[in-house]
Amino acid sequence: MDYPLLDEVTGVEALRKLPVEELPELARELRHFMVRSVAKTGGHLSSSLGAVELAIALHYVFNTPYDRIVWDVGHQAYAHKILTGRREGMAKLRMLNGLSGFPKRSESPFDAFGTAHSSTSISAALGMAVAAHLEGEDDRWAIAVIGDGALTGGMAIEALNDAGVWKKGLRLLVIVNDNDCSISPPAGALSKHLAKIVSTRAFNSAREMSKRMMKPIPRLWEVAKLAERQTIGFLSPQSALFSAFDINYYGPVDGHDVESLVSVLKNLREMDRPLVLHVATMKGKGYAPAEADPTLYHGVSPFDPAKGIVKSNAPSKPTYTQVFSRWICDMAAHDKRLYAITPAMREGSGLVEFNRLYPDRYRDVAIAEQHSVTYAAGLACGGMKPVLAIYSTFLQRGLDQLIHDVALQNLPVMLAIDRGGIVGADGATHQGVFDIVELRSVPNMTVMTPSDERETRLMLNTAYFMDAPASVRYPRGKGPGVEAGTDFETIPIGVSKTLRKGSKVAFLGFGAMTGVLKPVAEALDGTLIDMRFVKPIDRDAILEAARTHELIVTAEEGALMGGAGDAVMEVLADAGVVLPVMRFGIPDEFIEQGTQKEIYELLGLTPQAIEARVRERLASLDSEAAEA
Ligand SMILES: Cc1ncc(C[n+]2csc(CCOP(=O)(O)OP(=O)(O)O)c2C)c(N)n1
Ligand SMILES: CC(=O)[C@@H](O)[C@H](O)COP(=O)(O)O
Ligand SMILES: [Mg+2]
Repeated sequence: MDYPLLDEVTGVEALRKLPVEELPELARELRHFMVRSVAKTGGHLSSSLGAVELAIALHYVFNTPYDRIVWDVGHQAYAHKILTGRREGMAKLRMLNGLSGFPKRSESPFDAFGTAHSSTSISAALGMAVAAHLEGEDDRWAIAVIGDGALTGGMAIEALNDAGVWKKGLRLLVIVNDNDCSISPPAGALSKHLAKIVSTRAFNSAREMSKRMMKPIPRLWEVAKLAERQTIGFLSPQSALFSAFDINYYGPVDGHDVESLVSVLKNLREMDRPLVLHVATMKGKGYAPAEADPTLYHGVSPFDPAKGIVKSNAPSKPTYTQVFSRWICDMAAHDKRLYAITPAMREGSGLVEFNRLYPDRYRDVAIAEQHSVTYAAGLACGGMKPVLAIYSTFLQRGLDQLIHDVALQNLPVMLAIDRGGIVGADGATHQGVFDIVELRSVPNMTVMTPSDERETRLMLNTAYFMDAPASVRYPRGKGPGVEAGTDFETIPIGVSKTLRKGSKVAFLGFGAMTGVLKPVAEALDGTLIDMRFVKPIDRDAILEAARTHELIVTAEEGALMGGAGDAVMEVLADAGVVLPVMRFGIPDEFIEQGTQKEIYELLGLTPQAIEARVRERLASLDSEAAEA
């Protein structure tokens, strides 16, 4: 397909020159381009498809980048990227040195705020609006575009609470992009509140308009589509939620009627106080397979757009997530007290089957990591055995809750931490590199890092049967292919496992890095220890290794500073042992996107790179010894 209008729109100035009647056709071209482009690169497709008209209308009406748009999460911002001069860059979306999958301040002046973790947009936009006000820029708007899912995050509510105290003079516009969907179907009472507003108001008006509607309660976006084209004059505040914060609410409007959106936004732009505009959209809009299954097309790998995503039935090694998924179903059958929690990541965390089998012992708490941790603590107080399945990067949100609500009270909450280590295309915002550092300093906490699928199963069993806080963290993707087993066997707490005995160098592996160290230990005839536990760390094994070797090498998939290698050095220092130690892990910098393989190569975390550096160190130790 040709893209005559899109070709013309090389930036926002060109966009603003188009007659408003041409915007629907521009949306059609943009959507077509986006599907073909993301089908080649992979990326967050269905959310971006749903926000095409919104991106066009916002850049058409507002004076961006002077007016600032903050896209919550930012996974819906591909149209925004394309319209702001980054169409070419879409060919390397989420790739090494390519365009980020999320808004990024260093990438474009149009990316007003870096995002990717949810529910930050209203706080950031409020800060920008207040700064503009204080700077005397009283014509400058800050706009937060937040999904119905992201609105469930506590930060969003905290920000609304703060925004509501502002009356005249503050140009803050919060657009609730409501597609009645998170990654999974919406969770929690808030989604019902939003759906009720749309269905009550628009359904009534639609019923008055026409008897053509066959379905008693149509889908959200259909309802809004059927409603009259709305201008601000027709809209009246009517959400108890936003009224409670004393913020003017307008809507709902059809988020795919770009001409109406333009008209509504032009009216809102004339105001000068915090406002909420409720926009009904459809996740996956315009690409039939994504409309039918927006969850499947939320984050996609490359696929053929003519066929859609084709699920492969070819047998393959399970991912670590699948090992967890199998384990939690097995354990739930074994123990009725097991209760599984996810903060809005049912699919990614491997809880779809558990949800199907044990709906009464499952909760998606929405995008509420902090609540998820304390909720688990409460369940533990009540005698349940909570298992919180959480991505390493999102656990960052719940750290105080883990310290104050779980560990301090020594409650038996189990954390199944997925996406530990480098995650790949999502980049710096999502790398799971801080959890080991965060958790190992917390008293009462046990921290386990499995080196393969079997170890994962053993550690999940062990964590579950401990009567204390415990965590098992595993990486994104597949392991080496070891059979995980179906048993409930446990391992002794704080005891490592020696995999190979050698001389001179002792390699101490944490998690999947143990597998990376294996060929190095073999090549250098070193000792290889799978440390298994970061905490309690196997002190005896470390001191014995120090006594019998000339060099200790540690490797972990986490931040070096304060990480597992540092834990080894603490043991040596506390025992007064002086011995050379080499630590391999993630340096003190944010690690950008790329495939996992590319990033590990760049970081020198491959067997070849580690072997070369260890050989070098051994040679210099030898020459130091010869000189002495
Ligand atoms: C703190 C945090 N938790 C979880 C996620 C994972 N996540 C990314 S998008 C998303 C759903 C967002 O739903 P919504 O805001 O409604 O946007 P939609 O995808 O429907 O457009 C989730 C849970 C995240 N990015 N940040
Ligand atoms: C935007 C976001 O936070 C999620 O969609 C995330 O990208 C999922 O990551 P996985 O692909 O590792 O499940
Ligand atoms: Mg949504």
